[in-house]
Amino acid sequence: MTDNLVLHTDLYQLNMMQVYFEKGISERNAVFEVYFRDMPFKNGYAVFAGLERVIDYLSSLHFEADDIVYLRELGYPESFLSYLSDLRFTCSVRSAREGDLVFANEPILQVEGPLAQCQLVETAILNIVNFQTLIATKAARIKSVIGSAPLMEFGTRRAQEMDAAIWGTRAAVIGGADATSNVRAGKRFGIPVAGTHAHALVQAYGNDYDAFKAYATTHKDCVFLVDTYDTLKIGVPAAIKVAKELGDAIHFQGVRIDSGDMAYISKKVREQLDDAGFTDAKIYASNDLDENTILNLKMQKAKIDVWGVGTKLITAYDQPALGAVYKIVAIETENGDMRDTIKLSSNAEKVSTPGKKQVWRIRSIDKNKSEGDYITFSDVDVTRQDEIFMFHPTYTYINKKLTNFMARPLLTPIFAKGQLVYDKPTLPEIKAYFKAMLDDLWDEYKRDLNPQDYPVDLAQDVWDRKMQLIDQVRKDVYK
Ligand SMILES: Nc1ncnc2c1ncn2[C@@H]1O[C@H](COP(=O)(O)OP(=O)(O)OP(=O)(O)O)[C@@H](O)[C@H]1O
Ligand SMILES: O=P(O)(O)OC[C@H]1O[C@H](OP(=O)(O)OP(=O)(O)O)[C@H](O)[C@@H]1O
Ligand SMILES: O=C(O)c1cccnc1
Repeated sequence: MTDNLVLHTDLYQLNMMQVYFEKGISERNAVFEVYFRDMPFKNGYAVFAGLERVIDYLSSLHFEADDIVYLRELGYPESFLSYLSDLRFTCSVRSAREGDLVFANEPILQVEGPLAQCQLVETAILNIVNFQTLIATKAARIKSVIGSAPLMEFGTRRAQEMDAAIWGTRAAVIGGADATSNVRAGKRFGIPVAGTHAHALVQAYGNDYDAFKAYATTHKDCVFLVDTYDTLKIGVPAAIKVAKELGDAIHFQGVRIDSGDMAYISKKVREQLDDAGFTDAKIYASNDLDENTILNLKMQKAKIDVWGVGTKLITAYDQPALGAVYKIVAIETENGDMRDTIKLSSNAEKVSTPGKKQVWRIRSIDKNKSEGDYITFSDVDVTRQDEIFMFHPTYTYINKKLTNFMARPLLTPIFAKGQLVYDKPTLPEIKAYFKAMLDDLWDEYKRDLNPQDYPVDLAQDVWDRKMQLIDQVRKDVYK
């Protein structure tokens, strides 16, 4: 039996596809857009991730014979099953690039093509983008307090199963992790792998000295975990003894602490290492760390050089879901024209913005910083405009005219009618790209706590169309 990702969808997508197929509208052109409504972790920006897996998924989208057998068991009719057997992905996709900064209430990925296909892929696209964007953003928050010191990703054992560990690790690297303990992620994505050892090694030998000595006589690079019994009285002295005994035979990189008051202990450990002449030895720390504990430890002047972060990064502990949605924004009518669609809600924030759109990152030429994002219809080219008027979509009196600016389209072509047209960047390129994007952002949007809201504004005609459709739908629906 194959485990084909095409069935990684919700049953209701197949049921809607069947409706479209039987009523003869499955091939009508439609446009769907992905966006999220609230900034994750109340951060000032989110880091887009997941595109690589979305590309893998869409590139191989097809139904295998045993998928069809299963769907037959579920009761779908033969004509629909035969349509599914022949289905090949023919949509166009435009998307933010991995490492792009993205913000609430703007399209970050767009699928255009036959209605039924657009419907089929909703679940997997959201599944991928929601998780990976969340983890990349969490990693960016953690890295922002760590600064240039190394961040090691240690989370696999606590991740929500294997897929989350592997792709979460990759997302964490996009957002700022420098290395991972997950060997499979290292092989698959070329991420640097690194690690120390666990308490089990010390417990197996029954004492720190014998364990460290055993490790040192089998490995060149050594970081000893010193807190199994007593960090300051036993662990660190044993590490120093072994390092002295083995001398140049090993590269004594340092020690790891994993419990207790890490501010106090790290300072004492630093003194012990320095007094023994190991001023280059690094102090690694781990134990339920996140951006808050790390910031706090730094404020206490903890002497920590390398940060190992597991659970709270890989599980996005304080906010387990991004909440991105996938909404239809336009559909072809009987006579071949495109009709913009809207979804109303008693909750103003949940009213969708109609029409196929583009997001323009507006950068001031004078200040060399991003001024905000400006959402237009997709056929508008803002690079040809000399002046734009940006206003807050709810508080419209907050507005500004911009003249001396550069505009960059956020959504870039990935698939054109089913053909991949995008050169996938390497992971180091994505990481570097994210750093460059972050440099363009004012510090006010970058702080971890209570950042300013980055402007995401609608062009006047997009805003007008939204208002007009709200009125029109109200009239049509409640008539
Ligand atoms: N000086 C500090 N300031 C703020 N938080 C700290 C400090 N030292 C440690 N922590 C954090 O406090 C939390 C609890 O640490 P605690 O001392 O309970 O761990 P532990 O019980 O020694 O270790 P474990 O439960 O893993 O065996 C951890 O998240 C740790 O990172
Ligand atoms: O704390 P995290 O951020 O998740 O980092 C990963 C943890 O994994 C290991 O612990 P282990 O599984 O051996 O359990 P422990 O809590 O008893 O150390 C390691 O010692 C870290 O504490
Ligand atoms: O190498 C390490 O120190 C490590 C690896 C996984 C989890 N915790 C620590």
